[in-house]
Amino acid sequence: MASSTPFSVRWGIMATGWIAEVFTKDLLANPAARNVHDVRHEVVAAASSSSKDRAADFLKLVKAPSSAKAYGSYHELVADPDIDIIYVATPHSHHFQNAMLALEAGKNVLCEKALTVTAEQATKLIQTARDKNVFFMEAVWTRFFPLSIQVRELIASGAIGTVYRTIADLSINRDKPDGTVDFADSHRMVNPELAGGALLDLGIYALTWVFQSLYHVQPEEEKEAPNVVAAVNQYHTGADETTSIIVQFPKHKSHGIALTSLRIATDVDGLNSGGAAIRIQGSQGEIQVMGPAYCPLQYRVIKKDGGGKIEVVDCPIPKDPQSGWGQGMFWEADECARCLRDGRKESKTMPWRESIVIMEVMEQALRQGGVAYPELITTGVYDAQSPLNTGKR
Ligand SMILES: NC(=O)C1=CN([C@@H]2O[C@H](COP(=O)(O)OP(=O)(O)OC[C@H]3O[C@@H](n4cnc5c(N)ncnc54)[C@H](OP(=O)(O)O)[C@@H]3O)[C@@H](O)[C@H]2O)C=CC1
Ligand SMILES: O=C1OC[C@@H](O)[C@H](O)[C@H]1O
Repeated sequence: MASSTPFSVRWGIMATGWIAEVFTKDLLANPAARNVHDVRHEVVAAASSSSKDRAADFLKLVKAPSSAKAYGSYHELVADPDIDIIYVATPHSHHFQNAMLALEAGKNVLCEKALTVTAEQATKLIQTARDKNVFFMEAVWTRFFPLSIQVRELIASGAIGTVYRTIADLSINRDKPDGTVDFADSHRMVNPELAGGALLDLGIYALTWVFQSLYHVQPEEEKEAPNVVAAVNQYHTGADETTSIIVQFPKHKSHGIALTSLRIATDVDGLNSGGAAIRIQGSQGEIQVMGPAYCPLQYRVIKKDGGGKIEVVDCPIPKDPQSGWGQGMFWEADECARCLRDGRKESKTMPWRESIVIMEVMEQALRQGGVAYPELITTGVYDAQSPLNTGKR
């Protein structure tokens, strides 16, 4: 008989920035509000590389229980025996060293996207998770939305025939009249020292839709790494500001077009007047997903012989009725909890191999565009004492 007590997971939060706050508040949202009753989440600790006070302020801000511990270093966090899983919420530049720190300490890890800066780093993290027999996943939250699940199921069921092409865009307009973009050169969005650039931050979601529709849905033995052609415009910092990628899956005769920019927006007026952010085109129909690509709330199905009928499906994000909070990051957290409960080290929805292949595509695209990141953040050599782990900048 199934247990009625939800499986509980104790989270430790590494870093105290924007997404750490959003994700942690989602962890603390009542699972019943999203009709989840089999798992629950506890926030038991947070660490800041800046100071213990900052970690304590963060825990207050997110309204974590008063028992949650504040740490002034990532090293202390990963050594805490009362934590089941670490959420890595540092800039992408830091993910390899930070996730490795946690994995080496024997912790399960959920690591923010982009998983790493290079495919080699991603491969090494996954090998370490395997060796340590712990759970590891890239936090591509969008994949766990009920909307994404429905779209993948529709494709797999053949509802739009054979999918031959997906066009996906995630672009934001930060263009300024003086020719710059509206991020300081030191900001992680454009700073090469923090692995800045449109592709690793935003374009990864466009690729996520390309991969969900053209790769993930294929039987395991049919999955193939694509050929990659990219065009990249570099910002004056050296990071990419506009990147367009065509991936070709030769066996399936399919193409994916992934677009990203910091200069022009997918949704020009914020009202979806420009149409769908994602178009999944099959021989018998098309699925259109309304953006933004990271957090879509509606999709449309148009059949070739549908007589002009458009099926519109809304998939809103449920809010916790008490706090009014809910951003949709809780679904990926629920996946982690279920994997831990069931002893699974890898998520079927965000498999290890797929994270590596997507990193390979992004690395090839950036190489074609001449984007190069510093050795400190591209090295595949783990160093527990790296400034990326100690915060000594
Ligand atoms: N899934 C999603 O929707 C989103 C995902 N992200 C991903 O999350 C990651 C973090 O992004 P975001 O929260 O916006 O970033 P922030 O700059 O807001 O926060 C990053 C945190 O990392 C820590 N950190 C450690 N070293 C550095 C450093 N040298 N420079 C800056 N921060 C450092 C800091 O915490 P401390 O000082 O406490 O250690 C800082 O607060 C990125 O990889 C990004 O791609 C971001 C936004 C949305
Ligand atoms: O993952 C993300 O999704 C939302 C964007 O605003 C953010 O820059 C990016 O990191």
